[in-house]
Amino acid sequence: MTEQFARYPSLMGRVVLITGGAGGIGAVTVARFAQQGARVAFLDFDATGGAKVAAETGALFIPCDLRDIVALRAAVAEAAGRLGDITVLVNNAARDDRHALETVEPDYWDERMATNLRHQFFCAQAVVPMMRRAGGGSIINLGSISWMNRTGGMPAYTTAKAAVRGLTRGLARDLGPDRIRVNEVVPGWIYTERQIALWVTPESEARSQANQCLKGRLLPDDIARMVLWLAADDSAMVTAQHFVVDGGSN
Ligand SMILES: NC(=O)c1ccc[n+]([C@@H]2O[C@H](COP(=O)([O-])OP(=O)(O)OC[C@H]3O[C@@H](n4cnc5c(N)ncnc54)[C@H](O)[C@@H]3O)[C@@H](O)[C@H]2O)c1
Repeated sequence: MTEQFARYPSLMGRVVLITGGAGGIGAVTVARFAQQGARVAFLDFDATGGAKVAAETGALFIPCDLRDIVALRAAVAEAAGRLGDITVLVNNAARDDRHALETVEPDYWDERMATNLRHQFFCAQAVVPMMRRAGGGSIINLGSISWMNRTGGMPAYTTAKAAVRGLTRGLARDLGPDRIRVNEVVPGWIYTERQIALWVTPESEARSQANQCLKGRLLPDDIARMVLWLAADDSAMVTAQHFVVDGGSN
């Protein structure tokens, strides 16, 4: 796999907002946008991880629990106030906690939707007026291969992630006339710190490798590469689509 990254001149100076940028795929995506010369802000409720990523990348970190829509709106406004109108939004934050069917109560169900789905809509709603003013923009929603692969053990998460497809395609229709593009990136099993700590075993790794056409670990950079392309003008006529980055496992 090449260490080289494409250079996207259109990303230079562009204002980019990334949710969940304090760790995992989000942190790597923050770094890669910063390397393109973009002006990057990110939201996260992990203050320690966020401060570290901000120090390493020079990106603006605004602490925020995205389940709180009042706080989310204030954080998006603060990012725009400090960096300018946001024209790229990467809706990345989520949390794939496991839960047994029998144990789920309505409050937990709602909390899962708030963690994994609701903020994607409200972040989009908050940045759309800025994108309209700027004459266009790109919204990139992170989905998941899990529901496509019929993964069990987390039905609220898989439900929320499946809904990202509907959110993406519905918004693409509404926002197309404003030249705002909306696409979904669907990661396969990506070796983030959290995944390695919680779920990687010799057996699970062997299973996922057997499923992949392309062998080798999928890394956060594999997702960041796709996100960069969707943010750049190189994908100017691409909207309402989903892009699976899973080594061919589904
Ligand atoms: N890693 C994988 O294998 C994988 C597979 C499929 C889909 N995805 C998707 O990719 C995206 C990134 O996943 P990841 O593996 O990097 O996750 P991660 O858990 O490593 O990082 C997620 C980040 O989001 C933040 N976050 C979570 N809830 C938040 C909240 N309420 N408010 C603010 N910040 C919050 C966390 O603090 C963390 O920094 C997610 O949308 C996930 O569903 C990941």
